[in-house]
Amino acid sequence: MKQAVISGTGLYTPAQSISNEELVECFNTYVEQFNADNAAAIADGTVTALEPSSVAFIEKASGIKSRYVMEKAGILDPKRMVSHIPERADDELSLQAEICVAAAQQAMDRAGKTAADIDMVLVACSNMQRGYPAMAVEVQEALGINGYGFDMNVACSSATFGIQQAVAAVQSGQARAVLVLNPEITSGHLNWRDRDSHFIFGDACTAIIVEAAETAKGAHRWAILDTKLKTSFSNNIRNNFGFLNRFDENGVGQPDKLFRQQGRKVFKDVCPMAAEMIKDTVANAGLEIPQVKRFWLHQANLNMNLLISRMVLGRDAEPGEAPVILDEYANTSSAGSVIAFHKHSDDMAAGELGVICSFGAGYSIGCVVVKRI
Ligand SMILES: CC(=O)SCCNC(=O)CCNC(=O)[C@H](O)C(C)(C)COP(=O)(O)OP(=O)(O)OC[C@H]1O[C@@H](n2cnc3c(N)ncnc32)[C@H](O)[C@@H]1OP(=O)(O)O
Repeated sequence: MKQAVISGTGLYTPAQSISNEELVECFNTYVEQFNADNAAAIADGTVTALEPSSVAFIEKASGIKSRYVMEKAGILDPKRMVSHIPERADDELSLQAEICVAAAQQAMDRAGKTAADIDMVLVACSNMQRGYPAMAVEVQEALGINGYGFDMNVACSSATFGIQQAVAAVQSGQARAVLVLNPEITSGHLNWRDRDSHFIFGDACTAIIVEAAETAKGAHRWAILDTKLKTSFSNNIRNNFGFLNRFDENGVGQPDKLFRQQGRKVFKDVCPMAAEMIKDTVANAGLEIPQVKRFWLHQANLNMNLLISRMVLGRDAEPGEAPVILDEYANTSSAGSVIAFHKHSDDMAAGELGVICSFGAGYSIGCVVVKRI
């Protein structure tokens, strides 16, 4: 069987960022206004007063200090609290395809590839901009790639599941090289008026080139030693947005059409599942945990990552052993573990081992064991 390798990664980071301070100031202005507007109903008990958010809580509970977004002015307007980005005409490149192209170009440069070398484009992320045509086919056209493309969604695990599909396509000879893209415009599904979650997400797009070892060149090559995927149904992270929403007018615009979660339950369920998956995948690859130099974990919450590292290693991770990017980027869904890999892997030497691990809604968990070439 052909050896599949990651030969390049790319990252698109939006130009605009929101600090916790800016976010909380807007949220608390909204809360004050809501409570003032509803003072009588709050006094007679028919409406519940909203509570303010806090910078200290956000940083302590999540480790997040800021997040990048496609457009911040709309989010920080207490009367609007959602980005304002005008729709584009059908003959213009769509927003999600645009950020795919930016990340893809960097990954292709790093891998020394042109459009003519790629046979398959996979857009794998939590939220697609539209139903069809597939985002991947639009990106394929924009980059001038022959072959085929399709979209897939496994929420926060979309990138690792996408890597596995790319490995299968390369190993079976379906594609010489695959471009996997994770355009996460999470600011679109986040309820910026929900105190429990308004701080969680940020926007970014990652790109990964997977190809056969014999064609891979360049300075960023990683042999993919093993992959392991797992799903187990849970309602604890859920979003009911979809094309059937219009069947019931009562549900349109309700908060369940945006991201919502039972954060405590997610924390408790997912940490042991992710730790077991990492241990199983490393064992399947014929390796032992002490041989693994680095863990590029999904970036949802700092406390989750500290606990997962401890469960895997049997001790606290050393600085740099499980790199953190969520302080700056927040949770970028499927892009998070790939951003950590992209930014914190070039210093590793040939032969050194690492694990990319994602976890999220579904529940879904994906592990990829890699060795620097
Ligand atoms: C895997 C994925 O990518 S899914 C998306 C992300 N999911 C996750 O990160 C899941 C993991 N869960 C978590 O990390 C945590 O549950 C968090 C960060 C979401 C929340 O942290 P928790 O410590 O669990 O907060 P919890 O919701 O229990 O609230 C604790 C207290 O803070 C208060 N609180 C909640 N939000 C805020 C806020 N924004 N500001 C101030 N206080 C707040 C609550 O009211 C509660 O007060 P109480 O103790 O008086 O009742």
